[in-house]
Amino acid sequence: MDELEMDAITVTFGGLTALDDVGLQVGPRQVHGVIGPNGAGKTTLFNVACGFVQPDSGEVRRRGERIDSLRPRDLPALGMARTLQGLGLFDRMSVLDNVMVGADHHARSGFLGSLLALPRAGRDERALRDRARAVLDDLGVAAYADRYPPSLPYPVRKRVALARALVSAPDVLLLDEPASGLSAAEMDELGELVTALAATTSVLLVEHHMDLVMQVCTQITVLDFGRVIAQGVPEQVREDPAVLAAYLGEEVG
Ligand SMILES: Nc1ncnc2c1ncn2[C@@H]1O[C@H](COP(=O)(O)OP(=O)(O)OP(=O)(O)O)[C@@H](O)[C@H]1O
Repeated sequence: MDELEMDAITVTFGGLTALDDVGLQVGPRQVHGVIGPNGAGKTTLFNVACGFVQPDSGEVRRRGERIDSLRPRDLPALGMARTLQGLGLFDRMSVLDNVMVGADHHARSGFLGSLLALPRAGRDERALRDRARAVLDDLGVAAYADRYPPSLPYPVRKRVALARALVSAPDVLLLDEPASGLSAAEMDELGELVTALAATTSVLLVEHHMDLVMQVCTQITVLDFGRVIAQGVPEQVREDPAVLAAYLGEEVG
């Protein structure tokens, strides 16, 4: 059964149709890439997947169950997590605390628990702190645990944002333009990281950089003017005349 499924999704903004009858499936341990030229509807599709945008019609399903009226706050309970282009890290919290915030419900029980001075909450808090450190370590940024985000280079901040998404051990990870602002070498590292993550997690990857998408995705959906113009494995999509035409004149990063 698919981890995440979007079926016949249509989204309009005023008179503009941003998505028109778009469907895709993210199977277990698949990395499903969504690409397309500027304005194709990628961000809108991502926003539907994480509950920022409610579709006008169509269905979103998680392991076969409808989750149409999804809101971002519902993601942790559904075993889903996301990273955003803007990173959304808290400047006045340490890297470690930023990551702990990602384990939403644990973090809250820890916070409430510490107000009530419950011993169990103390243990949970310690376990969460250990887990946050372990995830930072997995991503190669544990050395920055006590630093504050504004003092860190952008690629490190991006890894911290990813750690925050991973600390809840999601089954589905939604990544919005994870390669933006990275150098070619950093992008290669990101590719290896996403491939490693796919051993345990399904990934929906919205990304402008064709190279990264071709490198890491098992399935690709190509959007143009809000419609699916191609779907398939990287080799199919790469050669598809409709895709080549859509990207003609675009700078493919
Ligand atoms: N909140 C909104 N209100 C009105 N129009 C919107 C809104 N969000 C997106 N659009 C429009 O919907 C269309 C699809 O935009 P979207 O941002 O999803 O495309 P994209 O493929 O992510 O583009 P880019 O690669 O430039 O980020 C565009 O024409 C955009 O102007």
